[in-house]
Amino acid sequence: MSTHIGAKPGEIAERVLMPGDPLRAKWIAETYLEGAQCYSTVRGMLGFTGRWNGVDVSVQGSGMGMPSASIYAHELVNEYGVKSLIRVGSCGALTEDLRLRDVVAAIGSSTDSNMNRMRFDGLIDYAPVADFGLLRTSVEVAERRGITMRVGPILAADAFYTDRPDLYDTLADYGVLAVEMESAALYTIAARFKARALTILTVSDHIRTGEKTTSQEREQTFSQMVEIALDTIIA
Ligand SMILES: O=P(O)(O)O[C@H]1O[C@H](CO)[C@@H](O)[C@H]1O
Ligand SMILES: O=c1cc[nH]c(=O)[nH]1
Repeated sequence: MSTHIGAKPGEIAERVLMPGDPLRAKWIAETYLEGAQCYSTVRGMLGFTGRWNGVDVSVQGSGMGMPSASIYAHELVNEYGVKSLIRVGSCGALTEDLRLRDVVAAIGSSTDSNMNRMRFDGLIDYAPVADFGLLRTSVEVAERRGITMRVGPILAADAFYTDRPDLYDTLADYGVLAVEMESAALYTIAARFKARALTILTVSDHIRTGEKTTSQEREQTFSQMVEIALDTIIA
């Protein structure tokens, strides 16, 4: 066991899907993975291992925000030998052209988090980016499955409820597609510890139109991003 994950050595696969919501992890495991077994219930942050097309894959909830996701990414890579991580999350669309339920792959992740400023002594504005191989594969998988997936930059924000919506307007002017709360930390930790990471998101809220999905839909219906992520992680 690590501090925050209750798995025994060998119970977590080298390939992990990482939703923020632990109940999305349960839904993914029960819906897609053959022979799924729950390996951790610590703090209710559920983790499962099963098989997708005969290949071992785990699904681990990461919680909301970069401090929480950092703990799970760090322990998965450093204590369980995880090599590939694909976050499967929800996001708010910042640009007009996105629609509710569109799928977005994050090529890079700007952030308002202070975590990397501390890491680099405030001297470098580090650019957290996706693993190119995973990103390329995900694009090929989406095309093969006939799913339209937007690829572009996103924002990883510390706050879900912002006092600075004007910054969203500015970021949209710079082509930033969507906002979520974990990817900059995930990409940074993967780079630091030589793992591969990618974030694939589904638009659950539209910042421009105010449209939103329900919590049940966020938990159990974002199947296109999950299918792209599963095919990508075993490729
Ligand atoms: O749906 P998940 O994966 O949790 O992702 C998004 O949803 C949460 C906020 O509602 C944040 O964690 C954000 O990044
Ligand atoms: O971080 C997030 C996730 C979903 N929707 C948002 O508006 N923000």
